[in-house]
Amino acid sequence: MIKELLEHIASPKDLRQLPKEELPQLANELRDFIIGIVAAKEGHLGASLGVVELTIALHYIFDTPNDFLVWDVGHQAYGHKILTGRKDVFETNRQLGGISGFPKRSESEYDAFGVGHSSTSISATLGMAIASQLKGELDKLHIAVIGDASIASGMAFEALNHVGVSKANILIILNDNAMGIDPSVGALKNYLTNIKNNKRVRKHNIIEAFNIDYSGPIDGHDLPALLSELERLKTVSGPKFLHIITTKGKGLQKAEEDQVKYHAPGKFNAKTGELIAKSELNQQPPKYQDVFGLTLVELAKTNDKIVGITPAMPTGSSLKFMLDQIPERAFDVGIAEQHAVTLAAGMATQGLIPFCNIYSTFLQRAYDQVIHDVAIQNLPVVFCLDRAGLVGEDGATHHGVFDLAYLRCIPNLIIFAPLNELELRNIMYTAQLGLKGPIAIRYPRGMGTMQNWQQPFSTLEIGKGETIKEGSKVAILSIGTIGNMIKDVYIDITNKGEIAHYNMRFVKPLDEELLHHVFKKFKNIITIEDGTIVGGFGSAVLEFAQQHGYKDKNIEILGIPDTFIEHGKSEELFNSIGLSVHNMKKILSLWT
Ligand SMILES: Cc1ncc(C[n+]2csc(CCOP(=O)(O)OP(=O)(O)O)c2C)c(N)n1
Ligand SMILES: CC(=O)[C@@H](O)[C@H](O)COP(=O)(O)O
Ligand SMILES: [Mg+2]
Repeated sequence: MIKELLEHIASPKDLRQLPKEELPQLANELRDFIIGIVAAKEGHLGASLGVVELTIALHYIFDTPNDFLVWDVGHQAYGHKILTGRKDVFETNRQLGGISGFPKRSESEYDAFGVGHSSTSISATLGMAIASQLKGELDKLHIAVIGDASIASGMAFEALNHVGVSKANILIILNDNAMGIDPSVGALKNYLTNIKNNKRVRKHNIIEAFNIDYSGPIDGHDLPALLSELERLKTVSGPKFLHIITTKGKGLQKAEEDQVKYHAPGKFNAKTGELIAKSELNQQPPKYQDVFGLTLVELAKTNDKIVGITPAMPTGSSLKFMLDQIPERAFDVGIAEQHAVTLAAGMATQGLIPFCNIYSTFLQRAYDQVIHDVAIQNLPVVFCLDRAGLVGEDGATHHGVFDLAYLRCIPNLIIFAPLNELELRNIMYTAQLGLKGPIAIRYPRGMGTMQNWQQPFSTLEIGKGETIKEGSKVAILSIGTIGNMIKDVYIDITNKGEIAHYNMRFVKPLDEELLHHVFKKFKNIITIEDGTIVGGFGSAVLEFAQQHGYKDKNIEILGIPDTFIEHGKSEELFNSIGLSVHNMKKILSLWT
């Protein structure tokens, strides 16, 4: 697959030996290489295809790694990885033990900053540029590449506000393809569209208003144009901003035509771009995302107070169903988690019932808003935290494992984790009946366990767990979907009767009545969760035991250990940290 030019490039030094005329051929080869590997191994596609020319031009013109290059989010950095010494290991991308899907400082000196969450690049690059000034390294250039959806985030604007009064040697490149994962939204998107077409708007340039030297827009697939503009910018001192226009998915027709699907398409035919359908049984259980999205529409049709909010993840979260069917009450606010939360709070003050759907990992960015704007005022916002637990191949930046710990310490907040689709559906139903305060409902990425989930709604009692099975020697207390593992623990063991299983449902408030029952009856107790063991559900049970004077108990806390979990298939990751049937059986054999 590697052709003439690419196979000789082990680092940007080799790239810089090529005559400029050969760079378009290299771009073709690099594109084919990315397509070939992502087609077979999966991963993010469209964003990297869109910046192939930019990637080559940056490493050709600038002196990386001495000049610092920061990719925002980092899902578009596959070409960068391949040109910076990782071509031969690129087929291990996102796999257990393989390279990360995002730039990572520990992986390469060319990865100037670790990324995964969006909109950090300008702040980080400015920080490096200021450090260079202080160190007297005045020739060093600091480059941030940021997409049009990511630059709309508050954090990017906070950084621009600072850049504009600095003298930092920083180049911000806006890669404008009018897309996030879904189409970009908002007034800035409209402005950028106008700037591309309308000279009058260019005279009132928002970037120049920030006191930053603006150039563009230029065609980001035109290598000669890119090279000459970057050469010119190299000689301009102080903060500068280059606006380039690209096509997400460039070079693979199907990816250009369906940019949402080909953001991260799964396996596909490298020649035709045709997606390879996963071998599907006739009736698969639904994804939790679809249970959320379809249930919300069902509820919103009968309760006109319900509104839906997503910060830039309408497809991923399945809020797209409500956006399609009830657009006047569904809002994609762009990559703006903080705004999403406070927007929900504002709506709740007026009697609306906001379902604010945010990936667990991205809610970390809006922590203060959860406390200050929602919880202190006890506003009944319904947080639906998708991608809770281990998410698999996206790795450490994306695992939703901290939420139980970081939410549990917030007063007023109810925290619920459904065991299955039906519980997700029923807690959503319960929440919209009217709660006095906020609730966080957290559920994982991917498929559930039930085919017949669309059953009539029933109310769940807040703070009440469920006894799945009584036992005599060991009590297993589970929270969330990981509790489904326990039924596999019972397979092939002869002492089933000794092992009890309680589905606790709520991390807050805890079902104290059920816990008293457990602590009075059992000496051996196991808690299991797919969140961090530090501060999570198991910690809550330990605190309960301590507060109520339950002594001399064997309590085993199973969950995510106090370390960052890398990337790999979720099942592999769970096994690697002992969250497996095998390990459960081992522990049980010690106690039964
Ligand atoms: C804080 C945060 N919110 C949401 C996401 C999920 N996400 C990853 S890529 C992406 C879209 C980025 O769009 P853009 O910056 O325009 O880059 P493009 O994919 O178009 O190249 C989103 C929303 C994220 N990584 N970080
Ligand atoms: C780069 C990024 O943050 C997203 O593309 C993320 O990978 C989406 O995750 P899901 O595939 O779980 O929606
Ligand atoms: Mg974009």
